Amino acid sequence: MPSTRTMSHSQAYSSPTQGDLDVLSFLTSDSTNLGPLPSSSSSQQQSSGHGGQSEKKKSLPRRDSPMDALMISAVIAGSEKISRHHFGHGARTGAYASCDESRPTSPSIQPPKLNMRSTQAPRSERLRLEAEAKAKAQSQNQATSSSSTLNSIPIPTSKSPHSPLSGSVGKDRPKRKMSMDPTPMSQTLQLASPSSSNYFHPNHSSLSIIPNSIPQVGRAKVRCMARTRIPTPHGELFLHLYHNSVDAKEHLAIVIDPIQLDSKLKKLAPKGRREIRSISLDSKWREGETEMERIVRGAYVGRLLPGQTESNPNTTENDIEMDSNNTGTEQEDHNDVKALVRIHSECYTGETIGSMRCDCGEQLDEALRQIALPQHLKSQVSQHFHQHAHGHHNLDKVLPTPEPSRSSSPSSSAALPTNNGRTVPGRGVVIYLRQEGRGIGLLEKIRAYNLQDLGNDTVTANLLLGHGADERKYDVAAEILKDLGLGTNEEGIRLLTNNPEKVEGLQKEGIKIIERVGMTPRDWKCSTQNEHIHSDNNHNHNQDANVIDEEKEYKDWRERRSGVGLIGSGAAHGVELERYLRTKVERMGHMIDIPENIQ
Ligand SMILES: Nc1nc2c(ncn2[C@@H]2O[C@H](COP(=O)(O)OP(=O)(O)OP(=O)(O)O)[C@@H](O)[C@H]2O)c(=O)[nH]1
Repeated sequence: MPSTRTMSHSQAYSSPTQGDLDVLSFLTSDSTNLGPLPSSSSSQQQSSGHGGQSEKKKSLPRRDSPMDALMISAVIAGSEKISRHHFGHGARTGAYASCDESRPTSPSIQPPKLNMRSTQAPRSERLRLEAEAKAKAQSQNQATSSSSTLNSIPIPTSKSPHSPLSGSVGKDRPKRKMSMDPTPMSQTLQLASPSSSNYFHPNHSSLSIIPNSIPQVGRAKVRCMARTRIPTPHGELFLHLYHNSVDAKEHLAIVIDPIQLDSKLKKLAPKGRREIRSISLDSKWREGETEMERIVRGAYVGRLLPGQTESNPNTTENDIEMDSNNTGTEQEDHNDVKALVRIHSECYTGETIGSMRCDCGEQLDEALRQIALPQHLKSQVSQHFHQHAHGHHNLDKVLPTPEPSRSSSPSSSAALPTNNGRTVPGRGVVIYLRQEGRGIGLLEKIRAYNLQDLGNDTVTANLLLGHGADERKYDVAAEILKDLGLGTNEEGIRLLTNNPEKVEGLQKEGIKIIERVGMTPRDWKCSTQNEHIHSDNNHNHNQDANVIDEEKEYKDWRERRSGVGLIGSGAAHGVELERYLRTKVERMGHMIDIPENIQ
């Protein structure tokens, strides 16, 4: 073989030649079957020149070590430069950097050599620190679980030893620097934003080495950590973020209560209507907390305005007048609509990328839309009758699903003639629980989808993965509702769902449900409308040109609007959605009628 020194660069690093492979095959073949080398040109040259060696090789004992082949092929491959050995690369030019063979070769532009040095503490030292942290955490946890009420749990502050603001190893945290801010605003912000981890969670704070399975004692505790105003296609709402004592998830409450932001709407509401506000957020978190702290966490009244530095009630003259009306000697008007509530479970696929395997995205959108709708308030007499007939906690007694109609109000009360009452602003909340995939998580849901693609329905796929059909719980949702002053004895709720387990789950946690409001998939409503167009078509042959145009226009519109990745968008539809909805009705007992035209 020619010496690599005399070869060009490309030759030196090209693949092995046929001759090389022949030698490799010869050297690694069973010695008992050794015959003449295969007749390639190079091998012929070799056998003519080194016939004696070939004979000698025959007499060598058989060598079975598999390492031989590897070592020889490494020699044939030759240079380190085509090696895929990452250790060598890392040592010379930085980890993995030289996997690119086209890297510059000039020594002047070679990356600096890496000096690797272990900074790991000795194991004994690490174990000692872990044991110390564990003991500290356990004693703290005992102290926490012995306190039974929400108020007895300390509010985190930057000075509190278990606050994440106090730093992970008890050292002083560097102060946030705000170059344009001469005032101590940075400190205010720190006080007002106590935690980026779950305040109630056992792993909260710097003491993270705690056994995972600390049993939950007593009922779930929740605390609203912050709220803010969000403008949406369905109007302005308040997003509340909650921590809880059950899991490390940040559950949300999306409150729609327009009277909090619009004084004109407030005037239209019945007297004494309570605003939907978080008790835990509004409470005093520590002695001497500042207005700015309250503002930053969202514990303000009314609407924030530029330059505002006080957490003040509505300040317009009208508002003041109205407030005095409401809180004076005048009787509160109890004839008000009850808050419409949806307990919604997180669905990344349906809500973010517009999956049409389920109807979760449109349900979230539809729930916000329905809650924001103005409501027809019934007269005192019909309201009294309604509550008397249906205001029981028993699941069998909740109201039947109202007629599906996209344009009408969600409530059965919408069917009342408008002269039998008056229209008042809507109010309610979507509790957004981070219970992805009916509680099994996104990873498992993705796996379940693959099992569904093999022909299993949504329930069977869960079971095949070793999960329950539905692993969700509603204890945290119930506590959030109570924190918002909803579902208690004074203020029962209307629940937007078809799922009987949700109704039962909330009732078990002490939530008073005075009405169940059903949710009809938009596609089913559209199907019904389509069917209507079809039947019209059959009866009016002479109008077919117009009707077909209309139908096509409607179909095009529907196609454009299909997919529900964004709030305010259209309907989910398709064969897979049909299958999912049917399974919910047939196997999970969801209380909704499948329209005849799609059965
Ligand atoms: N495991 C699993 N979860 C799913 C699937 N499709 C949707 N989900 C999840 O199901 C939850 C929504 O539950 P649904 O059963 O659709 O509806 P629901 O909330 O129980 O009932 P409604 O209140 O009537 O809407 C979300 O957490 C979704 O991520 C699926 O195929 N498999």
